[in-house]
Amino acid sequence: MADIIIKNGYILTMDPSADNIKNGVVVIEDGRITDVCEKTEETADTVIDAQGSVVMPGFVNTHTHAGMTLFRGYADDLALSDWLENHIWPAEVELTGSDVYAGTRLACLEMIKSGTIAFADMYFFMDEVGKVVESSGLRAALSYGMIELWDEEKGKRELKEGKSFVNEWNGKADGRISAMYGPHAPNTCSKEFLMKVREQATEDNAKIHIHVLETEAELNQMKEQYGMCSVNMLDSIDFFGPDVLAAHCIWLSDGDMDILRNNNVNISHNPVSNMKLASGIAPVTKLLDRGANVCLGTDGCASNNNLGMFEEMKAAALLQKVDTMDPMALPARQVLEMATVNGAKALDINSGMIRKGYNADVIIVDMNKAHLNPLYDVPSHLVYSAGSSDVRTTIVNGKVLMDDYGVVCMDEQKVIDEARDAAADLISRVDAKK
Ligand SMILES: N[C@@H](CCSC[C@H]1O[C@@H](n2cnc3c(=O)[nH]cnc32)[C@H](O)[C@@H]1O)C(=O)O
Ligand SMILES: [Zn+2]
Repeated sequence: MADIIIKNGYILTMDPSADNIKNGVVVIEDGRITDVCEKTEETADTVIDAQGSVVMPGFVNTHTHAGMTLFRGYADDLALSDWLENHIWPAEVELTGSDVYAGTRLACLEMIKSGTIAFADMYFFMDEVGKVVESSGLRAALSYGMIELWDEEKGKRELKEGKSFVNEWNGKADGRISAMYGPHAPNTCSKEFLMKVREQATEDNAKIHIHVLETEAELNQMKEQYGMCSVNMLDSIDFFGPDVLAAHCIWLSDGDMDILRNNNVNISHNPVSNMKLASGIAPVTKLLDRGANVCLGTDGCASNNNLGMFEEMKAAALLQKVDTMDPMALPARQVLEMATVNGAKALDINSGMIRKGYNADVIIVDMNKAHLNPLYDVPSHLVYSAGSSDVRTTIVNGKVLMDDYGVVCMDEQKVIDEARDAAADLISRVDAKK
């Protein structure tokens, strides 16, 4: 007997070797997808009727700072440097482990409700984040964000903290959690520090998550400091590889794109944050044309201001079209790939497709809605019309985290109340210091 059978749904496999199934069945056992077919004789403990819905791989959000939900709407309409240096960083000084716990719980709740099955995070108090991910049932690639600022002592402390997190958490929660090194960016970490991180990551068999060329200011600073841009500098120290997840990658030259592609670097595109902070437009179409693995992230809630991947997909598609003045650029199907298949590849997880043997990381999207009818093309609706609140069911590792809009893995109201209280208390501490 199987654990779960999902029947009567439109199966959007995202599997290049398999067709979608108009009225199909997905069978789940021991955390894996064991069958994808038109009909089955199997029985299961749980049978989910997906009539009128799309059954598809859940989303992979490849760049977040989950705990920043507490800063949702706190400081808007500012440029990145002003926003970080004058608003966010002074407020983050007051953050405690329990704040990050509460903020990350809220983030996980939001992600489960909007169909995200895995996320890549970079923040502080990562033990708290690890605990939340472990109990929530989600998957995550977590990193302690290291900022060195050319201060050798700070660098030592940061690397020590990063390393102890990697050593404790890599592979935990039955493999649902992987731990990465998180050097913040080439303009907040020195070349020497980045070399040490690269060496340590290789030694510990851990991946690396870093911001790269998010702003023109970073590009200018790098040229002044090293006489070359961040990508060339990182390439000169052999930093890149398929184990690197580089967020943003906006200010790239054609040569930089070749370097990222040739080194199989995973690139997290975060269009909403990039537009909100007016950081620029990443050359996603050119990167994809080169065969680079471009995936999709929301960035933190203070620069988005939510963690919804439907909105992110639509923004990605529209932004490339207007940037290239080509309405055929980044079509719906390709954006869906970024949000599922490519994200799973970046985090090195066997998810992102509805395929036999893959992780049972499956969502069900309710299409019986006014804004989703009539239905000609499923990818089109998912990218251009659907929203976070259309996700009915979220399954991760074969466990139902939300079914028929009801979150079963946590007490939704309690999570919201606790985050609201933590935020109010945090901001009153920040204000008291002003
Ligand atoms: N250990 C570090 C913390 C780094 S966590 C990662 C950092 O990235 C910041 N952050 C959030 N969004 C962005 C962004 O879009 N670009 C650059 N940094 C960001 C976030 O506020 C947080 O300070 C320290 O002692 O300061
Ligand atoms: Zn970021």
